[in-house]
Amino acid sequence: MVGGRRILIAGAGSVGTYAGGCLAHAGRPITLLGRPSLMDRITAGGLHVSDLEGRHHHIAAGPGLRPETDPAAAMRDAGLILVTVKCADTAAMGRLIADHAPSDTTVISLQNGVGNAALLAEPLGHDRVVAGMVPFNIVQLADGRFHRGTDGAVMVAAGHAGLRAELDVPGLPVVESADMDSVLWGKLLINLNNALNALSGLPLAEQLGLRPWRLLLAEQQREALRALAAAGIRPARLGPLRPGLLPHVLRLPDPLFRLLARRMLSIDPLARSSMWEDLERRRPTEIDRLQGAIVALAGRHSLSAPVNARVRDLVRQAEAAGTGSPGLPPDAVGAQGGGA
Ligand SMILES: NC(=O)C1=CN([C@@H]2O[C@H](COP(=O)(O)OP(=O)(O)OC[C@H]3O[C@@H](n4cnc5c(N)ncnc54)[C@H](OP(=O)(O)O)[C@@H]3O)[C@@H](O)[C@H]2O)C=CC1
Ligand SMILES: CC(C)(CO)C(=O)C(=O)O
Repeated sequence: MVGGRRILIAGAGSVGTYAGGCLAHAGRPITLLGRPSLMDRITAGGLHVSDLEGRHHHIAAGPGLRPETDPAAAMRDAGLILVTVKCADTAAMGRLIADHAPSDTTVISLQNGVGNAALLAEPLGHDRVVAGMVPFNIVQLADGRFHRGTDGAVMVAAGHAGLRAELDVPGLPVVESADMDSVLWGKLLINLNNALNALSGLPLAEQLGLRPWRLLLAEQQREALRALAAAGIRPARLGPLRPGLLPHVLRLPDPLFRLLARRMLSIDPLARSSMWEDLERRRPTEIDRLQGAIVALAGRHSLSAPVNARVRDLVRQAEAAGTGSPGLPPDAVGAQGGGA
């Protein structure tokens, strides 16, 4: 489907660089469009990708992996574009693609939050844009590696011939879904933990192992499920549990939860949420597209979502302070929300 043209990673950060590395290792011709600091590093020393299953590959820069910082140069020979910028940059990336990429290039959003595909479709048209979802976590480690710390398969909208096969490579399993809206809402329920993880400053496995944090997540999910039901939205089941059961399992005592969690999901001790990474790098977070979306949806249906609103406000404060993760204890997060 790419017709011999290249796959462009539009916004090479954690997810994009990992995906680009796996695809390049499997022989797909990849262009990375990213910031000069990372692109220079990859040009000089190549790219390391690793995962919790023990894969570790080094891919040298060259014709198979071309780092670029100029959108026009990066996009002119793209046959397929994976958009991996944060939500705040989606609209701007859509305009760059409209200006510089061939007009028949398919564009896939691999971002969290609902509404990115629609934003990209504004300048590009609905026919060219495909919704996608990345279930796993990528962290950039101190040694420069892009490391996948949890498992799961990337999901892309069904009905685009050859797309799944083009992207499905070792380290980056890809499956199709006929209902990406439900998938993205299901993912958003899980992403309500991103902010808690960012506020805690703890690794994901450690934070989720502590019941006071899980109670806050359960309460946010309960508010979200109520708002989704009022709006007639059915979030997809993305793991062994259907969405309605998630808050109940999160409320289990630590020993029981840890036992169940060990059977249901693997989380590398190094994994952290992308929002933690944003706070640490003093970048804007996606809070308004996650907790903010739930508060807005609840409001449209005359419901309240006080714990989501409180978490949103704490993350906004942390963004404004610009001092990284505030390392809050869970009772400081639950204090005014009444969630835990
Ligand atoms: N990280 C993770 O584990 C996961 C992330 N996701 C989702 O995937 C999406 C991407 O997340 P993530 O990879 O963490 O984000 P990152 O911020 O790590 O990566 C995006 C990169 O794109 C760069 N960028 C933005 N605009 C441009 C531009 N015009 N030209 C070149 N580079 C640009 C950003 O630079 P700068 O920062 O300087 O603007 C940044 O380096 C998000 O929606 C996130 O929620 C989903 C699952 C897991
Ligand atoms: C950690 C994970 C995979 C789920 O919360 C994620 O989507 C993120 O960090 O943005």
